[in-house]
Amino acid sequence: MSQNLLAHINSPKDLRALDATQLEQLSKELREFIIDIVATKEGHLGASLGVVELTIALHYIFNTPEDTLVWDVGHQAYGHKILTGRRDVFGTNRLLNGISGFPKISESEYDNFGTGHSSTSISAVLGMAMAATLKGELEKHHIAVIGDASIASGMAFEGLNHAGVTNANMLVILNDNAIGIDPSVGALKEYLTKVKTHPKLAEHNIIKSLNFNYSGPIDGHNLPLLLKELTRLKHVKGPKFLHVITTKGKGLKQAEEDQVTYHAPGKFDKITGERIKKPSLEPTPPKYQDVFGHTIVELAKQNNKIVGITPAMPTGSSLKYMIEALPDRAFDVGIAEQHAVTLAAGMATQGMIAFCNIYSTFLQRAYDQVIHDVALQKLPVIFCLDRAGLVGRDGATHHGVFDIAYLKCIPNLIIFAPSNEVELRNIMYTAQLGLDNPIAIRYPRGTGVTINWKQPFKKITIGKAKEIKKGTIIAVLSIGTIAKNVSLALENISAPNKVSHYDMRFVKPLDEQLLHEIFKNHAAVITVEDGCITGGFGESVIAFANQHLYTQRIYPMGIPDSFVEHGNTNLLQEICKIDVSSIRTKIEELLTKL
Ligand SMILES: Cc1ncc(C[n+]2csc(CCOP(=O)(O)OP(=O)(O)O)c2C)c(N)n1
Ligand SMILES: CC(=O)[C@@H](O)[C@H](O)COP(=O)(O)O
Ligand SMILES: [Mg+2]
Repeated sequence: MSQNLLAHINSPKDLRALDATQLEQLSKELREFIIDIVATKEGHLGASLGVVELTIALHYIFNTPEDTLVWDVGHQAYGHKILTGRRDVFGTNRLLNGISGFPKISESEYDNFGTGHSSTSISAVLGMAMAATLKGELEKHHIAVIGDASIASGMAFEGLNHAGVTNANMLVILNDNAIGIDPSVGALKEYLTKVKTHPKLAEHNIIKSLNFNYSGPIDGHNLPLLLKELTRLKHVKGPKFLHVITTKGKGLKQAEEDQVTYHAPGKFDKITGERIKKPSLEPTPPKYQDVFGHTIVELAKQNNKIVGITPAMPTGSSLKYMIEALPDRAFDVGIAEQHAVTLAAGMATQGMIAFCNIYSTFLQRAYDQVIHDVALQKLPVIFCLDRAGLVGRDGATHHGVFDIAYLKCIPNLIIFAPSNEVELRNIMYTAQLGLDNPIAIRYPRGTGVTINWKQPFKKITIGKAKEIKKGTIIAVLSIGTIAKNVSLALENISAPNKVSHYDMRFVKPLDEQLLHEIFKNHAAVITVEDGCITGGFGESVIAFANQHLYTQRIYPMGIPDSFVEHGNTNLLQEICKIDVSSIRTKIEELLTKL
């Protein structure tokens, strides 16, 4: 198909110059364009395909960017980016120095609010609408587009609850495709399903009770209907709510049929839709998430007190294996990190052994629950923090680089970072044997290093680090899987006998006995972590040295005090100077001085 219309749209002004009858054709072109690029460059697919018509209709009817538009999560905003002046750079999406995979204020005037973590759009748009009222900008419209999984989150409810007692000129559009990354869960989802078949139910609903002017449900792929309804709503003052039904992955057969996989399918054939899997002749190490997923099933089959909890990430965390094997003891609670943590705490009070698996970046949202509901009461919840460290192309919103810093100040909490798959298994095994304290186990996105990872369980002594290599002058202390970079750096070092390497394992409690030995026997110490330096593991080592009056220089290597952008993880490690070569250079530099 020729790209006649899309090729001439450099901003929504060009879009608004089209005749409404041309928009159907434009939606075909936009869908094809998204598929073309994502097929080779990868990224989130299904969500953007599902909102093609809605995206066009919104920019056609409203006067963006003066009318503000916020995409919740933002993974569905590819069409928005393409129509708002980023068509020609869309091939750089999520690549280093390219455009972000999420809306970002600094990237475009059309990205009125940065997103990435879900359920923020209603509060943000309410803030914009209230500010407009205060500034006397009474004609401005403010729109939030939020998915059915994201609206079930506490933060979204908080925004709706507040908005309902204001006269804010805002429109919340519920993009209901009945799925998040995995199928949506919960009572609200059941209600939304019923409304589709029994629209009469919508006459009295929770949204109306919250004082919103509710309309819908309407077919979100029907452009004329969307245009008509948005035009009508433009003239309704106060908080409005439009319920739109769409199909995730619309327009690509496989993406419609396998919506979970095609949320972010990796490379695929743009014509057939088939995913392109990398051929692998050699056995490869597993993903850390799968080590977690299979190990919890193994342990839970032996220990009936074990339960598993995930806030909306059963596939991403691989808790899905437990949900399949032991459905009564594994729970997807929806996008509800705060609830997930306190639910785990409640279970722990009753003697259950709760594994609460949350991506490191999303646990930020449940910080108070970790402190107030878990640590303060010393409840032995087992937090498994997946996607710790740099996550790559999702970028600044998703890097799990703050967890060590934000967790290590919490009393009672044990913090462990496995250096490989076997360590992850063994700490999970150790934790379920029964701990007196809560524990956070952090591990990264992607694959590990051990092909034969399914080894018999061994108990880990809490607070005990491991010597990997003994040397005489410099000690390198690593925490977590970044140990691999240190080991590789040490492979070609000029004076291997002079450098020790320790896998410290525990950020808290630190192995103080070993630290004393290290400081007594080395002239300098390097710490390496894939978390932020500020407040990180290295600072704990510096504090230890100060406290015990050791005077050696300590060189912390980690994520500098700035937000790290998106890009391939190896490149980001280079930028943050925690890659193999930077570590080797640092060691060599010190060797020449000492
Ligand atoms: C706070 C938070 N938790 C989890 C996620 C991971 N996540 C990203 S998209 C998504 C599902 C969103 O579903 P929905 O709102 O229905 O939008 P759709 O993908 O269907 O368009 C989840 C769980 C997130 N981005 N933010
Ligand atoms: C948009 C979002 O938050 C998720 O889709 C996230 O990108 C998933 O990350 P993983 O690919 O690491 O599971
Ligand atoms: Mg959805």
